[in-house]
Amino acid sequence: MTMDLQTERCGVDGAAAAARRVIDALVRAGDISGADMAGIADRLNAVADDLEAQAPPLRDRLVNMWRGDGNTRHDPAAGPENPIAPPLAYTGRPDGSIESDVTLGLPYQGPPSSVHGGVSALLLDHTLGVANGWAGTSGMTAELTLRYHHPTPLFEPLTVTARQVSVDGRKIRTTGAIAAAGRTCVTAEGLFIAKPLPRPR
Ligand SMILES: CCCCCCCCCCCCCCCC(=O)SCCNC(=O)CCNC(=O)[C@H](O)C(C)(C)COP(=O)(O)OP(=O)(O)OC[C@H]1O[C@@H](n2cnc3c(N)ncnc32)[C@H](O)[C@@H]1OP(=O)(O)O
Repeated sequence: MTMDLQTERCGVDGAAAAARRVIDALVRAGDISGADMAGIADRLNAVADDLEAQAPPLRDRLVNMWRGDGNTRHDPAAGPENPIAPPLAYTGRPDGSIESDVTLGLPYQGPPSSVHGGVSALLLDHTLGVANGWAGTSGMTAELTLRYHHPTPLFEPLTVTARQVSVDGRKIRTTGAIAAAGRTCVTAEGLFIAKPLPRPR
């Protein structure tokens, strides 16, 4: 049996998805498009003005972000309410592994038509962290070693996987990979140290 590791949906997800679409469309259009970029900037700034005027105090928002004890909703890899997250959606498996299928577009480009290596590192760091949560022992990333075997393609389905390998006292070792069409593009080995930071309350 598998388990969907997503948390409850709420209103900001739809706006975040729209913002994600805007980012993708902007990068896609660029200055060689016929779009009225000055007018678009004015409209986007008007949206930001509206949001900033209605935002709660930062501390209240931080407390709100860290409510509950499970998966986060705001992080830059899997957070459905964060427009810079693709976002990854995980399935946890009974063998202790987790998996996410994702296709990345132009905002995540590094080499031509390929995923930026730092983006791969972000996705793997977070996925290893979620695998630790799935296994029941979490920690802070102390070391993350990546090996880039092949360019990771944009515009094609990717599978991001991770699994906790061992827990030795406070030291947690976790591995993961990104694959495209069955070919491993990036592998990761992480050392995590169990040391929870207090959540804002
Ligand atoms: C059902 C639902 C499930 C899903 C539920 C999901 C939950 C939601 C998941 C969110 C997933 C987020 C995943 C993102 C994860 C980040 O992004 S974390 C952010 C990036 N990392 C950091 O900022 C860490 C910064 N560093 C630190 O805070 C501290 O250095 C550390 C790493 C906590 C260690 O500090 P410390 O506790 O003072 O450690 P210390 O006592 O000095 O050392 C303990 C041991 O670890 C060793 N060690 C410490 N640091 C290192 C190092 N860098 N290298 C090697 N060894 C080290 C020491 O040598 C020592 O070893 P021993 O002497 O015991 O053999």
